Amino acid sequence: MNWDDTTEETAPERLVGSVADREDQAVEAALRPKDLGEFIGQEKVREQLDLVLRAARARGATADHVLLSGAPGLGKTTLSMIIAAEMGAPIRITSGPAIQHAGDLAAILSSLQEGEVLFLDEIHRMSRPAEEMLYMAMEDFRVDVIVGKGPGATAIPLELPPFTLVGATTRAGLLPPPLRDRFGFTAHMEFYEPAELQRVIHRSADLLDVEIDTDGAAEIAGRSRGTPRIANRLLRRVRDYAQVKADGRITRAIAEAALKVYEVDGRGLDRLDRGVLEALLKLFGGGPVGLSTLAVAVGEERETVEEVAEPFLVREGLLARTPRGRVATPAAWAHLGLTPAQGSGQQDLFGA
Ligand SMILES: Nc1ncnc2c1ncn2[C@@H]1O[C@H](COP(=O)(O)OP(=O)(O)OP(=O)(O)O)[C@@H](O)[C@H]1O
Repeated sequence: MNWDDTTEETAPERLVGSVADREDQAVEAALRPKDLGEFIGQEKVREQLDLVLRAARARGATADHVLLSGAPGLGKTTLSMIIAAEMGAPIRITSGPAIQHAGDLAAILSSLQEGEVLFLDEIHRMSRPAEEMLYMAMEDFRVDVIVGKGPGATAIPLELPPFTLVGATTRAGLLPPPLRDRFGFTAHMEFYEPAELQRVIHRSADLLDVEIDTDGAAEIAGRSRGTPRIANRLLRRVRDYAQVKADGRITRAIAEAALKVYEVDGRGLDRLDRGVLEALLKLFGGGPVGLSTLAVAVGEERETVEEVAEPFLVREGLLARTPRGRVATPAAWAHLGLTPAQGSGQQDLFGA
């Protein structure tokens, strides 16, 4: 699975969108694991990070800079907070788009305390001058503040206390190599397995005081697109349904009925995803068809189909992007319960 294909930017009202909406932001603080022991899944990352942090603690040193890459909602912010907590250090949170001028970064860096963790989300979206300032800050704990303009400009060196930068990005490939190389530890976060999401759901249900059985949690986990943020969001919607329509307890039947109302199917596809697949199968015999034609057929913008619907369909093995256009896979026909028409070209493509 190549997560770098996932350029999913999601409208907040989309129940299966991976970007945080307002309600997520309000409840996520309560659901965040507080230490590495509570953090579910990502075994390799956890094991490696545990070593890095323990070693730094044993030396009485500030932890090395850490780069976390992976799709939205997989736990990068959570991990940065855990790093600070495990180091007994305060944390400052900011993001690449918020730092447009080198001066913005200088102001933040010069106010850090010794050992503080600076979490820089979307680090790939920082401005170039700020990025260059960061190189020196990361390596030498020093920045040059430029005073004045033109030939009279002078660089005033400013010493910084040692700090740990935790950079997060959805696109590690977009980071310039000099920046990437300055991180002592780089971790790539994978999508979660359903069994791991099931544990996330049970943990969140406990914290939210919701009763849920194993099958109910499994049903929600299977529809959460490998993403804890989506699992927590679906859990909240299913809880609403369970409260209004039943006795508040979440079972498989309740989860199924609730997610039917919200039009999230057994595999986590929503109305938009299914609309794209249905058009591809029913109108174009499974393709190949050009992106623009497909977008017109579903009545959506080209970008919406390409950036919002397709990444997950590709990741799920339901749709392929080929040089000749978009093509449905045999799994797409099976998922929608349809059969490819004889001579549709699908048999040639997949040998069906
Ligand atoms: N491993 C995990 N175990 C339990 N809960 C998790 C885990 N990872 C993430 N979560 C939950 O998922 C939610 C989203 O996590 P988080 O905000 O850390 O994601 P993110 O990768 O930083 O997303 P973004 O890139 O959009 O900022 C949080 O509420 C958190 O509690």
